[in-house]
Amino acid sequence: MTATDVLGPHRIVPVVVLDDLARADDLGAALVAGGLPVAEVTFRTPAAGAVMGALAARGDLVVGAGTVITTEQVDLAHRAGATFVVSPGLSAAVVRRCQELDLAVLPGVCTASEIIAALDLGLDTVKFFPAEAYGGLATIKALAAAFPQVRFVPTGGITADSAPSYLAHRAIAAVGGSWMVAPDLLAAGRWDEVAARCAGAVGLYAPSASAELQGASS
Ligand SMILES: O=C(O)C(=O)C[C@H](O)[C@H](O)COP(=O)(O)O
Repeated sequence: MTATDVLGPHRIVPVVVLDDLARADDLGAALVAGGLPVAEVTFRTPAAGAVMGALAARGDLVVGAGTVITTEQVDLAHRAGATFVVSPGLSAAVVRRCQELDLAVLPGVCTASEIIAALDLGLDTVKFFPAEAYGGLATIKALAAAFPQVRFVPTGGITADSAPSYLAHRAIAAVGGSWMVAPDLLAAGRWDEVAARCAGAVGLYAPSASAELQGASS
């Protein structure tokens, strides 16, 4: 399974940091309402595995695990029902375990050497992280010239304002970002705002779908 197979038409990946399992279902409902039923749940909180499980159990979301740095986390994500795994860096052990379990995997890269290592592992889609800090689209363009067979999912510092220029480039499969699931929105239970920001995000690559969503919610 490749990352683009798993993501399907969705070209923005909400990156979630949630420490409160009780909020997972409301978050899932808001992502669905906003037309962006995708969540990369980062292993940055003790509740991450349970949050992944709760979101996956809904059955209407594509759920992935983020900040995965060990094979144990891959196994936990798999048991929780995640279908893709994202890592800030490239660990051959993590990639191979994902391949054994048929989980899509997006290892983080930011150099040509790391891209070559990803290609050696049989991958053609990688996360570019941390995107803005490592030169953003200009760096991806330079890397894509040398690796036309590779597609990138830049993440880190991307906003609703900067996402469109990334998404317009042929080498970009999708972008990751947290602006539609900002921790303060989740903590305050501002689910309408999460849904609205998701609909706005969808509008950055599928304007007609976003217009339908906005119409339905008004
Ligand atoms: O830890 C990981 O594996 C990550 O994926 C980190 C994410 O890239 C950032 O959390 C994105 O967050 P923003 O920069 O707020 O959009």
